[in-house]
Amino acid sequence: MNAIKRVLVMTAVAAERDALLRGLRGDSRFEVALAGVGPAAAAANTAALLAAAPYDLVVSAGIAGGFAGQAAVGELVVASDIVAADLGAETAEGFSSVDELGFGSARVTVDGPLARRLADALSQAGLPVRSGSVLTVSTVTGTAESAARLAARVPNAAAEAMEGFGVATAAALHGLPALEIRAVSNAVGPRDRSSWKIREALELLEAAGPILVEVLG
Ligand SMILES: O=C(O)c1cccc(C(=O)CC[C@H]2O[C@@H](n3cnc4c(=O)[nH]cnc43)[C@H](O)[C@@H]2O)c1
Repeated sequence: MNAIKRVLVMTAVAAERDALLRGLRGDSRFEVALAGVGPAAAAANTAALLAAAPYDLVVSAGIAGGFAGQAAVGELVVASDIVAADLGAETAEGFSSVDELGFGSARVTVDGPLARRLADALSQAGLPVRSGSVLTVSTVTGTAESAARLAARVPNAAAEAMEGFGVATAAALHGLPALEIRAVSNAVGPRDRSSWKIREALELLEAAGPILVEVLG
């Protein structure tokens, strides 16, 4: 594996960025920048930063929804792959992904060995961590029916967020490996924003910071 000298970490919002910055404790090999919310903003902002400076690895990070039975509120998820779960077409037979339609791919692979090392190190540090597909959606799932549909579409789905596919696509276009790490703040399903454990998820993200330095830095 090539040495990782510079890591670009993209978060959707400032609260996520600040949590990671606290956890990374000023390590100069990491830059943490704002992606904006959603895959389009994330791809555009990541691509702009990658065009301006050299990096060896790109990480999408933040809070996320967790799929029932896969990732609970208060757990971390390290993506085994990143799937744009709503990129495709509705047909009379159901959803067809862009892969099935022949228009490209809705899946970006992560750096598998690095993702596994990160998950192992987080676990050894005593942090609750799962591995699985992290879905990128443009609309936060808000019903049990939609959650079940997504879980059936991507059987290994552990979490859903809104930026990973954009961040990882920009990284891939620059020939760079990508990772995604999420702290689960809410369950994927019926919308109840008041129940989101955002503060706890941000604390978990911060706690993951020193492990990111240990494994990636
Ligand atoms: O209100 C706050 O204090 C606050 C602090 C940090 C983050 C937020 C967000 O709303 C972040 C939005 C961001 O979170 C991801 N996310 C979280 N849960 C889900 C979900 O169930 N489905 C999809 N995305 C989710 C997503 O990446 C958003 O961009 C607020």
